[in-house]
Amino acid sequence: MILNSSFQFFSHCRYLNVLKEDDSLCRQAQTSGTFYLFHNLSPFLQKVGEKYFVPQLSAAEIKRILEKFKETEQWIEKSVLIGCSDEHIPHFALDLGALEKSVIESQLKGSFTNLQKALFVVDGKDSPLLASAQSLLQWHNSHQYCSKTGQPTQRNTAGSKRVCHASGITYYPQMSPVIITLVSDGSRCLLARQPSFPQGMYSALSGFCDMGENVEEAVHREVAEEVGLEVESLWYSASQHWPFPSSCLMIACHALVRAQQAEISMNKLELEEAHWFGLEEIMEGLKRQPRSAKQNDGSFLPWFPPKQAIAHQLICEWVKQQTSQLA
Ligand SMILES: NC(=O)c1ccc[n+]([C@@H]2O[C@H](COP(=O)([O-])OP(=O)(O)OC[C@H]3O[C@@H](n4cnc5c(N)ncnc54)[C@H](O)[C@@H]3O)[C@@H](O)[C@H]2O)c1
Ligand SMILES: [Mg+2]
Repeated sequence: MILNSSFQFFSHCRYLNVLKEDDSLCRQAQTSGTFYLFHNLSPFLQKVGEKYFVPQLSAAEIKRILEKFKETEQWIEKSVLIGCSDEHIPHFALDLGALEKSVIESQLKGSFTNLQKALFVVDGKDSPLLASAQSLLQWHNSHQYCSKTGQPTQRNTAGSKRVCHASGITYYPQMSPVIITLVSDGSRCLLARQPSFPQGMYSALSGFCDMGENVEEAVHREVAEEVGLEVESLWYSASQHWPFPSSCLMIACHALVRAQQAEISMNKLELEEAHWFGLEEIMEGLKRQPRSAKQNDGSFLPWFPPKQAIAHQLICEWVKQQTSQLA
């Protein structure tokens, strides 16, 4: 069983790699693949009852939509490869942003939904795929020209790179490494608010890695910069691709500071509030939704990022660790 699933995984990875390298094979794969649709970077969703689905369309369905607009199937070449099924059915993402949105929506009975909303309403297994598809489409949008020669760049069929034939430079999709750290003093954890956060929401500290910095250095620097604390020790938890503002690789860590030196000195340029929270407050906050956090006087009780965000995972891990210490 294990052998079989690892074999499937190897062959899945190899197949995707071949499609990235072989333009003609990838063009052929587009005819049998499935397509996730976007419109100006907003994914297409269908709502059935209270649930949202991300439909996968066939090449034939895409052609039917294009015919409505008297467009040719050449449009399919604008799609980017985003993955494949265990049965080697390739998945592509295609942005039809230049075509009238309402016509596509009424034809396919659904709607193009802002990614920020979409990620939180679709099934958990679909959100990483939507996020990476949108990031790749966005990268192509903003890398149409060579930054050295100013000449247009040409993409390969899979959309895994762009080349400037004048300079010979190959551009690959970029991600920015970002650390996200849940700081603890042993019995409390530190959460903060940026002015741009929704009202009442607190999250772990985060920050872009500087050029040349490693993860440990970035954690030490960000914690010092944002709340004026010295990290004693830190350990890696997990990572996540995050499409906001564009293609971040969130590297999530836990950090410990000395309980005797836990006085927060908040950087007001970056943060609006930063507090230590006890276990009970955290457990209460985890039960709240943005709506239930609102009080009669209009103020908000603290609530935390939803489970799709890696900040949520860090907070849950901290709770587990604290409760196991108490047991
Ligand atoms: N998934 C999660 O759970 C989660 C939680 C918190 C934050 N985040 C993400 O982490 C990202 C970074 O966190 P932050 O805002 O605290 O970072 P930050 O503390 O480094 O501050 C952001 C500032 O850094 C500068 N900056 C440096 N390099 C940058 C780059 N490559 N791209 C954009 N700005 C750059 C800009 O001036 C920007 O305003 C946010 O965009 C947010 O979406 C995700
Ligand atoms: Mg920050």
